[in-house]
Amino acid sequence: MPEKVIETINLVAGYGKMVILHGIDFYVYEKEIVTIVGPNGSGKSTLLKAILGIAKVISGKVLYKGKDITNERLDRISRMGIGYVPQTNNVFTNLTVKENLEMGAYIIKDKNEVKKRMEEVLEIFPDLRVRLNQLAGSLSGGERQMLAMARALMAKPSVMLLDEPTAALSPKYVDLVLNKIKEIRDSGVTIILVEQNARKGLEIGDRGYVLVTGKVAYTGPAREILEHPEIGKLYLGLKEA
Ligand SMILES: Nc1ncnc2c1ncn2[C@@H]1O[C@H](COP(=O)(O)OP(=O)(O)OP(=O)(O)O)[C@@H](O)[C@H]1O
Repeated sequence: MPEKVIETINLVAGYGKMVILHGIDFYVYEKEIVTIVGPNGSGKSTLLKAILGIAKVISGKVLYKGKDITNERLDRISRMGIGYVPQTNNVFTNLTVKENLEMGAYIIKDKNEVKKRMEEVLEIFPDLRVRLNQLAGSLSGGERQMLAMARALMAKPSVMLLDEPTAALSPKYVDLVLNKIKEIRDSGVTIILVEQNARKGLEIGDRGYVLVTGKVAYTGPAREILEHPEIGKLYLGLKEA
């Protein structure tokens, strides 16, 4: 059996006293892309945040490679190899592209190692190379999203959690970003993807979870969710293909 990189067991989580997730069982196998979809406010981002120790886990467990990381601090979680690309404020706009990438590698102490890593990451994101000295704030929305993913990759994560990476992007960039996510997975990184564009998100996913009001309404192979006669219509705004 492949290894479960992240697993949540009967996860109840929220903010303060407000419960948002009501008993989520979730897992991702090594090198899978798992896509989390569902209506607005269903708790998709909160699931990522609960895994990362940003939202509060009230009961249940979060495991990373079998180790209990429930309510662990975010900085410890990133050092363990869990990367996160938040939906907004995911780059430092007043720093250059290069500086952003260097910041992403803050856990790597050896400067030569950082340089080597930057070369590897720029191979996946060649378009960033010509912009290394440009301020991140001057990038287009799509370029900024690429930088946010590249920055997260700098720390050599074994799993990456991406929160709606295609939100507010033009159609051209939506496909580009999703293709990059596939490429990142093919380079050996496990992916948990929260995506508001259910069809496109599921098309690149191996398995999917449909969250509805903080519960798993459906889970299975991504293709099965796409082709399901009811689920797509009920919860995802999908019409028949
Ligand atoms: N920091 C917070 N404090 C209190 N409530 C929050 C916080 N963040 C989110 N919520 C609430 O938690 C619920 C779930 O939000 P969440 O962002 O997880 O949903 P989502 O499925 O990712 O939705 P969307 O697709 O709209 O981003 C919402 O009702 C939201 O208002």
